[in-house]
Amino acid sequence: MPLLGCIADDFTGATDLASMLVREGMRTIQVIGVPEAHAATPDLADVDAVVVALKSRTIPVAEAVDQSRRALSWLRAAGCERFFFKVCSTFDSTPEGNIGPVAEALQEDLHAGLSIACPAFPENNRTIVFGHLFVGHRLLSDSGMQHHPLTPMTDADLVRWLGRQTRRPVGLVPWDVVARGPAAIRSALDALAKDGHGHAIVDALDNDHLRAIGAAVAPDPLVTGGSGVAIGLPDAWRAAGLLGQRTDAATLPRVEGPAVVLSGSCSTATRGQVAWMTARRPALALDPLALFDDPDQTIDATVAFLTDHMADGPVLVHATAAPDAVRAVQDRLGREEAGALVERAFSAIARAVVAAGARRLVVAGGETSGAVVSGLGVSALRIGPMICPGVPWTVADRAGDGPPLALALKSGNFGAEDFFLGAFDALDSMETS
Ligand SMILES: Nc1ncnc2c1ncn2[C@@H]1O[C@H](COP(=O)(O)OP(=O)(O)OP(=O)(O)O)[C@@H](O)[C@H]1O
Ligand SMILES: O=C(O)[C@@H](O)C(=O)CO
Repeated sequence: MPLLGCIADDFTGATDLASMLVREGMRTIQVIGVPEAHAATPDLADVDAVVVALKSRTIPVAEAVDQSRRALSWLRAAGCERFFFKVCSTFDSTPEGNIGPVAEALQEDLHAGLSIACPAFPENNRTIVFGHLFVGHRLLSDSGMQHHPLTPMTDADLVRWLGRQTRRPVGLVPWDVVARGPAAIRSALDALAKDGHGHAIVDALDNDHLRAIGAAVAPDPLVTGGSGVAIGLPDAWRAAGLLGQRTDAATLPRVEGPAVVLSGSCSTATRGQVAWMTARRPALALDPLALFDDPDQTIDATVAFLTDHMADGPVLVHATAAPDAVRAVQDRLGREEAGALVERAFSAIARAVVAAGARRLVVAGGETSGAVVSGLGVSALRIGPMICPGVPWTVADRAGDGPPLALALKSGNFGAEDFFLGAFDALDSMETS
């Protein structure tokens, strides 16, 4: 019976969290969307954690709340006793939501008091100091995230930003309290709750801080955060007798065959990775305006390009563009329609290249991954070893009995410059089952 039920607001975030839990010795499965009542229920007998991957980060608030509540009730019915709402380590959201409204709905359903919100992920250079989120040495709002196509992050003060999304006040546990350890953190949280706060941003600069936070909040029903804050929870639950011994991460079956990279992320790290791969391998830029003018022809030409090259090594198709180019497209089509148009195209392209024999896919971008994984009819992902912090290889369970399909879903800002080709090298050298 699983102890931990997780609700992730996008698909790359879900694999990121699942990968961290596996690294901390929890047997973890990821399901795509809330399983329907009539669908085959995944076997949870030997599982410690279940991650439900939603695509709820940028949908209307009411829909995000509704989907998250349905995920929660499915996880509760599956026996979970602790819950984790996985949000982006760059806190991707708008002044309306969806982090605050979803966190408050989950609190309400769980009859939970104050819960923490901590997107810190020091292994990926996200730290929080006095409530301000840094990406590397830059404030979030000066890190490139202020140009995000869907959720421009223009304020690094998370207490203020989350406060705009919530009904109940947001407090802060600063790093000097966190550094004093779990008891100090717990008493700071209790004091904030007593003062009527519903949420607390918790500072963290390194993994020791995250482990102390994990120990402090292990009894709480709900934690909201990035995958970083999850690393402290499993050991704390083991110490409390709630969780069994560590289990080694499952290996994946060997997957061979044509390799394709699809990138719909315009984040700074992805832009560098696309430029790096374009200099080395066949690559095609997808033009959203051409897609708008003639979607069928543009998609057919893109699929033909991929299938012509994919037998000879990894090949790239991307819509990745600089902020000015993205803005020009959005001015013409509208922000949401531009995003949805590109996502629909990647979904169709992925279906076509897999039908044509592609077996190994790297997808960059959370929304893009959501579109691709849904388009491919994937119901669950088996989590394998990490390629880099936050990005594991996975093998997809799909309707029907096709050959295995390996997927790596890369968050926009994760990974070094050579990530795309490095991912396939990592897959080739991986121990297999
Ligand atoms: N050239 C473009 N013009 C306008 N919109 C684009 C363009 N290229 C991609 N998009 C859209 O931008 C959005 C990028 O979001 P996505 O979540 O895929 O990437 P990301 O935010 O970098 O990744 P993550 O959420 O993992 O950090 C998608 O909706 C995508 O369709
Ligand atoms: O936390 C992160 O940065 C990622 O897992 C993610 O959610 C990107 O979409």
